[in-house]
Amino acid sequence: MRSAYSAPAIRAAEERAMAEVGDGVLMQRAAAGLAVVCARRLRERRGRVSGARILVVTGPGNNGGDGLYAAARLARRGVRAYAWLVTQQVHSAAWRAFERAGGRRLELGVVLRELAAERFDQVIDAGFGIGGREGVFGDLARIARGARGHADVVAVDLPSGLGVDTVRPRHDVFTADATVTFGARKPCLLTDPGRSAAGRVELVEIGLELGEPDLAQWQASDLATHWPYPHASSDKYARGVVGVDAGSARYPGAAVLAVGGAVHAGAGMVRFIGDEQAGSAVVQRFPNVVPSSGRCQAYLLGSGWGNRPDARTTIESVAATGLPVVVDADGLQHLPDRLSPRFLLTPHAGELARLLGTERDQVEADPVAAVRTAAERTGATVLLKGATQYVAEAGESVVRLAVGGPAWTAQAGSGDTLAGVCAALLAAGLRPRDAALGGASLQAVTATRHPGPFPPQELAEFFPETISALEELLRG
Ligand SMILES: NC(=O)C1=CN([C@@H]2O[C@H](COP(=O)(O)OP(=O)(O)OC[C@H]3O[C@@H](n4cnc5c(N)ncnc54)[C@H](OP(=O)(O)O)[C@@H]3O)[C@@H](O)[C@H]2O)[C@@H](O)CC1
Ligand SMILES: [K+]
Repeated sequence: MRSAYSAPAIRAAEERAMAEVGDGVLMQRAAAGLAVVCARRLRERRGRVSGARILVVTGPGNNGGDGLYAAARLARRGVRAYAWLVTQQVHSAAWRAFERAGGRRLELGVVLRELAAERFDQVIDAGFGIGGREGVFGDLARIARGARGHADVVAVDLPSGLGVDTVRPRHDVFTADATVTFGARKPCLLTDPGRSAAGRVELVEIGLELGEPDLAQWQASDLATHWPYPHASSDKYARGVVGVDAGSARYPGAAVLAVGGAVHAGAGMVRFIGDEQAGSAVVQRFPNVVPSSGRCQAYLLGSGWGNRPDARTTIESVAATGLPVVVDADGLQHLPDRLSPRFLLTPHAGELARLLGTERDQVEADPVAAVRTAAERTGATVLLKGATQYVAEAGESVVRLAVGGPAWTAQAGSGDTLAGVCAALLAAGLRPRDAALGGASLQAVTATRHPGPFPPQELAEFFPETISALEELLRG
């Protein structure tokens, strides 16, 4: 699990640490860690550190200070270090250390020419960190563009221009090959699109003591730990029986995709209890599916329903069984007011906006708040699907993220498959939160292992292979 903390939490932890160890110590720890990563990357790229040329894009605050102190350390190892100042202001002690180590200041024209000629081995983006405002503009934006693809770009704490806690940059940002972040990961580094701007994220410990994170992201190892692998003695009920009411005469494909998700995720048995026409399509594709109702351990409702007059009563009658249930897509518009925590809702941004009575833009601008609010209001667990997949539970402030996957998995039909996987996991006994994270992470890990694009039904066919690889990972 990887945790991320918001700017106020980090500021507070920094203040506590500074009161203990004194001013300046944290910055030296940060700069030392940054220099180690920069040196390692230089060595990997050019065989040695000495003789490399680096540029520190230096902002007016402590982020600039980190970059200058790190460059001074590198200069003492034979690196030729240059700085360009974003404003006339600079961290004065760090600047003195930089100059003493042989660092030199360059003007904009020289910097742009040398970037274009690929004369810098590395550009350290020490413009702005957690004190930054969103976006890079003017000369800084020209340098950010000039550096992209022309040098190894290492961002200090976070790429300049990203909002620490906001996930959707509305302006240009620095694009880094790697980000060296201090004390704790920041929310923008775990969520898209910031995640893509940050490149490989390396965490340098500087001795901050932090409490509960704001975000916690599953890694493949968490998926491996939580997956309900079948045992030799598992019968169909131990592996879980899923009742699927998905699809309609108009959208039979949704039923096939949802059932496919459950089947390939290893459900013990799938009962199809939905529309008759959709059911024929399902049985044709999956003869192992039982087309009648009976004992189930979890349900999936809503994917591909379209407009269905009995939507509300269907959801209510399933709710009355007291069993866990995934409600997806069209079912989300017909929810009872208050749901039990056994409900798992799987909206995309547009569906979540409708659920909250707001606009899609607003959900996309602050998905963490949106998913948290939806869980609180409904009482259910909510999985917000998209490039980054968020899971919130009622009464729990930490929002969890699934393993990050490649962008191509965001395609029509992948939500139906995902809902099927989640239902299979509920039936196997996982709590809704882990079923949501497990389903979304399985799709992401599978897509990373089998670079597509594939249509969702083909990706699902690789699930069993991913699951056995996870089991092996667990055995070590
Ligand atoms: N605190 C600690 O213990 C430690 C902190 N550490 C490091 O410090 C970083 C935080 O430092 P920081 O607070 O000085 O803020 P920083 O990100 O350097 O920028 C602030 C300055 O930039 C300005 N500014 C912002 N955006 C702008 C824009 N778009 N265009 C122009 N100006 C803009 C802003 O101006 P203002 O918004 O106030 O007008 C302000 O003057 C943190 O990320 C980590 O790297 C580590 O050393 C570990 C110990
Ligand atoms: K930065």
